Amino acid sequence: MRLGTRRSALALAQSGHVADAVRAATGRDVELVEVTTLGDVSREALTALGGTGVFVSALRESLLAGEVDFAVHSLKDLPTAAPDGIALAAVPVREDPRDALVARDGLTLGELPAGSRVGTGSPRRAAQLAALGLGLETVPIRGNVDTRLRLVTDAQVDAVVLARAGLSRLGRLDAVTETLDPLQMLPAPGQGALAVECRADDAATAALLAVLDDPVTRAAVLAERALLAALEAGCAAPVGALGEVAEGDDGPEVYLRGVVAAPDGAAVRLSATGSLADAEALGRRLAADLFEAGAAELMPERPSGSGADPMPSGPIPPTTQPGERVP
Ligand SMILES: NCc1[nH]cc(CCC(=O)O)c1CC(=O)O
Repeated sequence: MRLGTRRSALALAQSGHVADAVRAATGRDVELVEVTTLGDVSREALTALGGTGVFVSALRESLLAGEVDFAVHSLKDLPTAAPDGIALAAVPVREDPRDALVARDGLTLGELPAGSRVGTGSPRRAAQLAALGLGLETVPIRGNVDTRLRLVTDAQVDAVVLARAGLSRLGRLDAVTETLDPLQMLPAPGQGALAVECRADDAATAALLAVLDDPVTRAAVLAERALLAALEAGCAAPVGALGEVAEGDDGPEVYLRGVVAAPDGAAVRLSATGSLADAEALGRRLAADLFEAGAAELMPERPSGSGADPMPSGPIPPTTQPGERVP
């Protein structure tokens, strides 16, 4: 079986992990096929093409063209719109979904003095940091995980916030100085989870990959992404969400938390509980509750129908496209 992958360190780690799992579960041979896009070749090309969404489309095109049989993505990077001709064959067991702080001198968020510079390219992380009221300054940054870690080592910033899962997959958990509690920082919808995709008409591959699927993770991320999709329709503010499955009175249920936050730190946080089978309805219900609580008003300056770019202005030009996920 041919597994299409990007050649970034994180993509190779994720694809390698899934390839091992497929070999172990099916006894089949799995060959990694590196799909190179212009975005991998140069930062200028990536910017011109419109950001990291190009990686997802390049892998999907390779799938549809029959060049590879399946592909692995970070689930949080996938647009919420369902792609034509592509099936979500498996959502494997999720890594720790939380965000992590990597700060100078081993500091935690609470120990960083007011005025400290925290690097993040994510409006969701910047807005939730502002909501904590600690007087931290956020600095827009971009680049891969190693580049971001180096900004702290080189003292360009006092800290960065990254997905714990990415650091774990790259063997860099040693750099983490604090794992952020979802009470303070809700992760991106789908963070820490992988999406394994194949062609929708390739039932044989889908059947083999189905062994990797974890129904509990799938229900949690379906709820998170339904929440995101419903909010995107009416609100350009950054969204955090975390679904967790726990035993309720009538069996397992999804406990879903959501936040919509504005750059100035104004935020609405709510939670709801529902059954695993109705995970998407739960996400939509929580989105409606968040709207009811004023989520849309957190970004009143959004020009209608423009797919406003939520990236804060800063020294590095924004490249976010409508519908592209920003961690
Ligand atoms: N947007 C980049 C991206 N996409 C997936 C991960 C990490 C792995 C994951 O969240 O599943 C990261 C890096 C980060 O947010 O720190």
